[in-house]
Amino acid sequence: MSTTEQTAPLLEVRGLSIEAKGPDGPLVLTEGTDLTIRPGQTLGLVGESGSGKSMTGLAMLGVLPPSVRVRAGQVLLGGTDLIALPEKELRAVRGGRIGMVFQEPRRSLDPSFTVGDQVAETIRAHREVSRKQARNLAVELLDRVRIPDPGTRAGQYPHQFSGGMCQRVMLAVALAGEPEVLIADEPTTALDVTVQAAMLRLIKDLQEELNLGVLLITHDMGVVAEVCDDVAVMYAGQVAEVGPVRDVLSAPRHPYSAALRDATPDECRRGELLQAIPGQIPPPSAWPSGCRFHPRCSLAVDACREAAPDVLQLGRTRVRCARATENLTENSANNSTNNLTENSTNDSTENSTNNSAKNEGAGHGAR
Ligand SMILES: Nc1ncnc2c1ncn2[C@@H]1O[C@H](COP(=O)(O)OP(=O)(O)OP(=O)(O)O)[C@@H](O)[C@H]1O
Repeated sequence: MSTTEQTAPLLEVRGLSIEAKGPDGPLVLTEGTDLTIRPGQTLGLVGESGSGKSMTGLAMLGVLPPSVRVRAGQVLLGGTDLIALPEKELRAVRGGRIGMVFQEPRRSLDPSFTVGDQVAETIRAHREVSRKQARNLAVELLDRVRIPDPGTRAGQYPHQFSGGMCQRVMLAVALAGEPEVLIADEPTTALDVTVQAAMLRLIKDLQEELNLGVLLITHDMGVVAEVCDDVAVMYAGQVAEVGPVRDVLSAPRHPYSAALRDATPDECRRGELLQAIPGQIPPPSAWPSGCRFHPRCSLAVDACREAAPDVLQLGRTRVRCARATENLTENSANNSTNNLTENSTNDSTENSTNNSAKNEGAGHGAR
């Protein structure tokens, strides 16, 4: 259950826009992203490939590719804007207050050092401990990420580990600096289906044990449903909808959130046909005018084609859709992109917050 109202934010992304060098000038990759990560909470950042999820995560860590840069916005960690921080100080934050796990663990591990040395080295980079203490702590961490026989395994090399075990080692490296926040970008995508669930469970357990704030980047709404408290749904460089997972999945306000949900296998809807989302996500060079989702949305009306929708605050959810107050029905599993009820009674009092939500520079990813 989301307890987002009770805890102060650990990390806030405010109005983050990212651009790449293009042949005809800067190309905007993401625009106006607002996210909030709280202690003991997992925020999922979900969307199709190319929606801008990874760029957002990399920008938060200050590790964007050379041709890409932050155009505007802030990434606030305990009041410090990481975007404005000199590289030397940012390096201490990376692997220190913020741990990271990426999709390809083998690429992140050095094949020529034992896994114990690699975890111990990260510990020593961020904590005042002796070599021996670091080595003992490394074994403890390998145990914490449930690597069997950690004392022996610490002396082995990455090639002696399976993909799932390598990802556990990466998690140990990520935890070595005693982070407050963990950013995990598709941490299970490269793993066999059988080990994915165990990895997700481990991240969830560690998050609870250590009271970590977690940003989990994934294209899989099933993963979001499994482990996240809140979710930000990203489409074509913008957050389309953000709010508690339970609310977004049971009553999505944005047709794209509904479409993603209905394209995802779900135990509760066994036997129902999955709905593929028609069309494709446009590249940043071809974003349409108006709502970026309108060419794929069967609910689109002229207003959606003509003007970019405002961000509306509806209950605990923020949504970028002109028709959001026309509630999506809860049982729209196979009809999400063409099934809105006209019942807006629940939202009538909340609509008055529309303008303030839109103008509120500091978005709250989860309430
Ligand atoms: N180095 C780069 N230079 C320019 N554009 C890039 C670069 N890397 C990625 N992009 C573009 O930025 C957009 C967002 O990419 P990003 O990788 O953040 O998407 P994503 O949602 O994480 O997708 P995926 O799950 O496939 O990684 C895409 O259109 C992508 O083509």
